[in-house]
Amino acid sequence: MSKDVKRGDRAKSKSVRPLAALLPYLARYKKLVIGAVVSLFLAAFTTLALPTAVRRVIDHGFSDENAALVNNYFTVLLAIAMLLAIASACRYFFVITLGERVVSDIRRDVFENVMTLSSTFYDTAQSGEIVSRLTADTTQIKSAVGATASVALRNIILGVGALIMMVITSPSLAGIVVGVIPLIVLPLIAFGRRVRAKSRKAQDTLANASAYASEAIGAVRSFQAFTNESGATRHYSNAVDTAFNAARSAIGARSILTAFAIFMVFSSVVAVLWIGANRVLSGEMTPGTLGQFLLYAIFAAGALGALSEIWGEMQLAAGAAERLSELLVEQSDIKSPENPAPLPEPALGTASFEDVTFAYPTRPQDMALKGLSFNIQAGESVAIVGASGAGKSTLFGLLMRQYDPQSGTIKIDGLNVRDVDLKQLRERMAIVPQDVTILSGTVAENIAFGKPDASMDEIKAAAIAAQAQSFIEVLPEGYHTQVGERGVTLSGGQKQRVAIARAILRDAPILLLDEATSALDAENETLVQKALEKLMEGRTTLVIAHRLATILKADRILVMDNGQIVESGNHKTLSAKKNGVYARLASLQFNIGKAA
Ligand SMILES: Nc1ncnc2c1ncn2[C@@H]1O[C@H](COP(=O)(O)OP(=O)(O)OP(=O)(O)O)[C@@H](O)[C@H]1O
Repeated sequence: MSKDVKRGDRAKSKSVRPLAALLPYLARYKKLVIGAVVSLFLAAFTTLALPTAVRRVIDHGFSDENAALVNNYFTVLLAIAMLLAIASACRYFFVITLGERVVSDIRRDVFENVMTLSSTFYDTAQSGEIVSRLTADTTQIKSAVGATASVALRNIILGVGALIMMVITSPSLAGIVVGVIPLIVLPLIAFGRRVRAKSRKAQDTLANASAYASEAIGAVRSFQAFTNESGATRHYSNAVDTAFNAARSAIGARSILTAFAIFMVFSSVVAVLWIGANRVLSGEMTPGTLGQFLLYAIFAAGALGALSEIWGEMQLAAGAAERLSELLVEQSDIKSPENPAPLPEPALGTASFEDVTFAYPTRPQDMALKGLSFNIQAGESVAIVGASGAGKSTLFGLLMRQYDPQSGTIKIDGLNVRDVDLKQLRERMAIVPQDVTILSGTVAENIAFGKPDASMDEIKAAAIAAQAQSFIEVLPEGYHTQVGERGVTLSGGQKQRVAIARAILRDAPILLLDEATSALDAENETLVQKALEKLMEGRTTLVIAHRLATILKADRILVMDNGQIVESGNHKTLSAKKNGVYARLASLQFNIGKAA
């Protein structure tokens, strides 16, 4: 995995080579590219034709004997202007459309890929950084592919064309100009590098500020609850100030660069004019030729100036392309095998761990599971209990293959989870997690999360079974009520019931319940418990339980401590064990003394 993505660094690019990553995207839209290039050339050539026409007007147009020709010259000038206008409009259309097209494709591809990345990636990646790449970096590319590349190409054509025309018009004057070019270009390149370094710093600091903003806005209620709004504002304004200072420094450097470029270019033009004027006075050159040469010199100088600016933009875009490429090539460490083994149909609903040892990639020294072994029979309901941090949720994560263990084997329906198709494997399970994920959208959409093609009737049936119908019905628009970002308009218990309905609708052979009823009041809990019991019928259920009622109903209890299964049995046998982990846990946590 790329360290840059993980650490959230913004890779520093010095060359424009990463822009090559855009070529496959451009290749998809050959017609647009051809349209853009043709109109670019047309616009450049018509621009180059203008000075020739101007010379003819100056040298011949103002004399009486050629009065008839004057009209012709001006007509030609007008025609050239019209051609230039049409070519420029086409260039704009093709080039900008191409930029938009390419960027939407890149956005989609990057998003598609990051959605497949594993928990290992997300343990360290900053979501704000990824979103910033999807927005800011793609925008940078859009301007590169759209405006910048076309301006660059136009100026290269124009610059080279103007230089050639200068040589044709007056080889000796052109010689002087060509000799002066390195004097202008070399300092510009050197200084341009510094400007770019500063611009890059400005962009990086802005990305940091944005990442913080997205995190803080997402957690605004917590900030308010802890009356820490001013702390957040201070943090953000510091980040913005840093970004501003970096930007100001870049702007300052760029202003000096611009002044230098303009002065050098114009003083060279003045020098050419000076020498040229002397030649006209001595009769070596016609005024029209000088005028034509001068126009070409201005074109060439303008093209050179534009290119020096554009180079910086291209490098920024190259940095953006590099960062996006990292996300595009990033591979999940959890993948389906090339030839997945077929899972038995119909599903059996068995699960087993064989001597599984696992440490989270971010904490390789810290074993979350140590030589874990157990067998779950089809249709069995197993409660997993243990102190906080014992490794219960980790066990669920491994079953769903969010991570792979360092050693040992995990099997579902008798097959190693590494040997089967990841999607099929996960389809065998439905989870009600500790942190319910509700997305902005309607209640119905949230229930159908694990089965997007579910009909309204199915959604309602699932909601009824999860005891969610009663609260959904009284929402302003029932099932079509928007729940807000992360379900902010729902209570904890309501979110939990939506999550249960979601699991019911998924109708998977193995149910994973992670304290599924912890946020419910006693009355609703009893109701939901009933719903869950019904759901559990004929299914294999693993339930991380913190409540006695759940534990009592389980066929078996696995007691976890410090990443290991230390006891296994039923409530009666386990609570009778003197100094047993369960007995101690139960007496503390469930008030077993009174309940049993
Ligand atoms: N993504 C992660 N990266 C690194 N360590 C983790 C990660 N998730 C959990 N851990 C660590 O792994 C250990 C087991 O955590 P786990 O979430 O499985 O505990 P648990 O038994 O489910 O606890 P609880 O009852 O509090 O939910 C803990 O020490 C925890 O800090």
